[in-house]
This record gives sequence, C-alpha cells and structure tokens, in this order.
Amino acid sequence: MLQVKDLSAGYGRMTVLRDVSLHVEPGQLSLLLGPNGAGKTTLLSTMAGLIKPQSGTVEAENDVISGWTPERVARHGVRLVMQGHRVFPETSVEDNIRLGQISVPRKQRRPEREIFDEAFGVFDILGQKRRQPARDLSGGQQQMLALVQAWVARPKYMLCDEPSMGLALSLVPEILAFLKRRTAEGMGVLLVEQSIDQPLRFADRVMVMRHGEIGFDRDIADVEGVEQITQQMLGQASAGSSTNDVR
Ligand SMILES: Nc1ncnc2c1ncn2[C@@H]1O[C@H](COP(=O)(O)OP(=O)(O)OP(=O)(O)O)[C@@H](O)[C@H]1O
Repeated sequence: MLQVKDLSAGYGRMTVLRDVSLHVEPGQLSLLLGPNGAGKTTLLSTMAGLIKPQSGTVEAENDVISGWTPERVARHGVRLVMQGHRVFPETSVEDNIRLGQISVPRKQRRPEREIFDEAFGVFDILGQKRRQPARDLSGGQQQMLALVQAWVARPKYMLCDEPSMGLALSLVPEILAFLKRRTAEGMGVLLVEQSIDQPLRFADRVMVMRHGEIGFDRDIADVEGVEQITQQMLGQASAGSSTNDVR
C-alpha cells in the first residue's frame, strides 16, 4: 500500500499541504479531486520525491520513501506522470517509450520488442507514428505516450496529474479506461482531476482536497453522487446532499 501520513509540504516557508493523510491500495483507482490551487500537484510532487516534506511521511510497501530522490522513488515502483504530457518532444515515439525503462535496473529490463508490442497494442496510433518525433503528436497522443512511458517500467503505483487536461472529450474515456485496466493488473493509481463526471465512473475511492487539506475520503460505494462531490469541491458540504447514481 502507498500511504501518506500527516504530510505537510510547500515551497520555502510557505506551507501548502497541511497534515494530509491518505492511502492508495494496489488494484484500486483512487481519484483526487479539488479546485485550482488546492495543492493536488504539490501532493503528487511530494509523493514522487520532487519536494521534501516539512513533516510527515510517504510510505510504499512499508518503506518510508519521503526524503528519497525522485529517481530512487521511481526505482521503488512509484511513478509520476506530470501534468501537460511531459514527453521528450524532439525524440521519436519509440525512443520515448525506451526511455520509460531507464529507471529499471538493466538486468530487469524487458526486451524492446515486448514493450513496443505492449504499447502499440494499447494505443494503436502510437505504433503508426513510432518513428516520428513526439512533438508531431496531438496533445491526446502525447498524453498516451506519457502514460505508456511510465507503464512500461511496470510501476507498482502511478501518480497521474490531470491526464485529461486539454484533451478532446472523446479521448478522455480512452485514457481513463487505460488506467482502470492497469488497476485490474494490480497497479495502484492515484489520479488527480478537476472534472468530476467522467473520472468518477472509473474510481474505486474518491478524495476531495481544498486549501491543502483532504476534507472528503470515501469508498465509491459510499459516495452519493456527482452533486455531493461538487458541493465538497465548492466547500458547501452538507450530509446527504444528493441521490444521483454514480455508476
Ligand atoms: N513552484 C511553486 N512555488 C511557489 N508556490 C507554488 C509553486 N507551485 C504551486 N504553488 C502554489 O501552491 C498552491 C497549490 O498549488 P498546486 O499546483 O499544488 O495546486 P493544484 O491543486 O494542483 O492546482 P491546479 O489544478 O491548478 O494545478 C497554490 O497556491 C500555488 O500558487
């Protein structure tokens, strides 16, 4: 299990996250929602080792990983997919996928053919453009590439920061379904999103962050509906607010 315990973190003297605790279970898609500036990206960055916590810990499979370098965190099986599909634009699609295994010790790397077959089997369009530089891909295709790049390293956990941002609405289910399939294989996914409707359909657990704090954390079975989450996002929470069916 990936666990965040009483985590406070920020930038310099500024504290953004205040005593955040949450967990991500293997085989589950945990959805973290929250308005702009709530601290979602700061949380993922801290979990991935890019920001040192002011206090509290992040643990993966009972190892305290907070304080580790981002490379060590990645080697330990926790991979961050940053906002804005951060692929290498001048590098070919194939080479971007190859680079996904860079954090994997040489002896444990899988054959290239296997990772290409896997990647192109999932996102056919990447196979069609395998020799083109990543900058030639559309935003949605670059997002697919960024996800595949992280996935080929076979992480235990993926932290995904708004993968649907800026994508055509029609592409969003494809991206979400990709993540959901990974959870069926046993991976734990922490998915940050700002929109509610589509991601909620894929979630096993839902958390809402506001002002650096998690104010709502429930199993999907205990979520009443979109309206309830919307109110949490807006800070207008009241018990028993909606009967919308999520599924
Ligand atoms: N590099 C930085 N230096 C200083 N302050 C920052 C930095 N990055 C973010 N912040 C501040 O930290 C707070 C939380 O930002 P963060 O990006 O974590 O929120 P978010 O929930 O991910 O929002 P968004 O969805 O807009 O990315 C905001 O007040 C933001 O201005």
